[in-house]
Amino acid sequence: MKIAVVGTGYVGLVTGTCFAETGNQVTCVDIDERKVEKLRKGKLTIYEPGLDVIFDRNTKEGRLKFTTNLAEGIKDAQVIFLALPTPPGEDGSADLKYILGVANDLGPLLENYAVIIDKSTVPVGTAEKVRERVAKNAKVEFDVVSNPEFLREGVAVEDFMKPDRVVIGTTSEKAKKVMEKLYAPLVRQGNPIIFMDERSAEMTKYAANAFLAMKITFMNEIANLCEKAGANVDDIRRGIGTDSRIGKRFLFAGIGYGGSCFPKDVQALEKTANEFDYDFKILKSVMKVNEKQKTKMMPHVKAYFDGDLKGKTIALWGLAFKPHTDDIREAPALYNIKELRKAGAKVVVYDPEAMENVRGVVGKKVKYAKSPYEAIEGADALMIMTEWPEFRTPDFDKMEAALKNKVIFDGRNLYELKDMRDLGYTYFSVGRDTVK
Ligand SMILES: NC(=O)C1=CN([C@@H]2O[C@H](COP(=O)(O)OP(=O)(O)OC[C@H]3O[C@@H](n4cnc5c(N)ncnc54)[C@H](O)[C@@H]3O)[C@@H](O)[C@H]2O)C=CC1
Ligand SMILES: O=C(O)[C@H]1O[C@H](OP(=O)(O)OP(=O)(O)OC[C@H]2O[C@@H](n3ccc(=O)[nH]c3=O)[C@H](O)[C@@H]2O)[C@H](O)[C@@H](O)[C@@H]1O
Repeated sequence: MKIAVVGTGYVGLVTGTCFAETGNQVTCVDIDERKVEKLRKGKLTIYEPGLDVIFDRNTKEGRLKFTTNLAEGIKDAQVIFLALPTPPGEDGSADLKYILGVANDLGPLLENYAVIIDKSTVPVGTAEKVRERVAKNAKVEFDVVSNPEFLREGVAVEDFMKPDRVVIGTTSEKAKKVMEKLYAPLVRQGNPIIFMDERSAEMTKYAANAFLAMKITFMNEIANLCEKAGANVDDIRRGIGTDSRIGKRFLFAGIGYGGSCFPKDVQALEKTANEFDYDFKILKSVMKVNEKQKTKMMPHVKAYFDGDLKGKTIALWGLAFKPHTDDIREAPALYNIKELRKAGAKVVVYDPEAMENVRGVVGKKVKYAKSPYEAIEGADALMIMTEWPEFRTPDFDKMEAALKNKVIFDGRNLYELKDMRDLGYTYFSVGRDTVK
């Protein structure tokens, strides 16, 4: 099948590369000339495990191409994915200017029947708006389908190639057949394609993200209560996760959810509720709790140093909003850097993949270390912000030699409490210990 993907970011590049891998002819379109230039030279623009191998194969074998020209990109395409940004607008609702802008341009460029697919996360009713915009100038028949994406960064290729389910919103039989053919290689193991109307598919995406954000937030509140009540959130996670109605995943307490999607999508769903005159109270609480959770270690840090962080050096392990990605959008680490600097502390940071992105945002306000041990050399304390595997089993002898004080503020519960006590550390984690 000939496919065009408009927007070549995290979702567009993974979508394009994976569909090239399943034998399609894919052209990715992006307005960012530098991005397209780099991709054309065979260099990836994002860090995503496993993407490099299939990207290399499909560009070399000519199934995956890149352009900045929309007309060239969509020529003869049977399906056109819109994988464009939907950032929060001024009031927090999803800004559709990128999607509707491209929809305006598409009409006159269509030469044959095509299925236009909203891959971006868009509010209920967007497929209808896209249809109207395209229809204004289109001379040929077309369909607009909602096909939200559920991949996670860091495991995007695996999630895309083996999705738990594929959700497709359409009432057109013709579009349904095209979509079934396109996704057939990804649902061979019996994982379903779930068909529904466009509005339900759009809402499904927000419901999934909001539910997961709520699940994490619930555990963070349980963890906060555990600290007061003398219970251990790890035991509670195991105790409830084994109930198949609850499930084991997304129950890890920590310093809040970040990333480009949960924060903006919870907010956007709440705004959609407002539009329909519905007061979505749970979502409001989720946002409020998560905001506070991100810097929940700060009071402990301040208390440990008797309220005075001036001149203290605090090392941060982990900057990305989660492991296996270089993405720092809404990363809890950024909020902690800000708070630490406000309190007068010097900050040294280390992350295996996200250092360049942080340099772009924070610049010279922090020091960048080349290794986790360089970051803690002479530091007064260590804070852990992201659960990268390499932080899980550190060389504790090296750690002890480097740190000025044996104190760790662990926002991701990486170590066993007993081990840390045996090693003589003052060890703060989330929800596992009574905290006064
Ligand atoms: N990042 C993720 O893990 C996931 C994101 N989503 C959703 O997918 C959508 C895209 O997200 P990302 O890929 O993360 O965004 P991104 O910001 O990484 O990529 C968007 C790309 O679109 C390009 N673009 C902007 N205007 C354009 C135009 N007029 N023509 C062509 N290209 C244009 C940008 O240059 C950029 O490369 C959003 O709605 C997001 O909520 C859904 C599931 C997962
Ligand atoms: O719409 C999106 O963009 C995507 O958003 C999330 O994916 P992603 O943001 O890449 O990452 P997650 O693995 O979901 O983690 C999000 C945040 O939750 C935090 N988290 C996750 C799980 C957990 O148990 N506890 C917890 O604090 C992570 O540290 C991270 O900050 C969803 O999981 C994807 O299904 C969805 O497609």
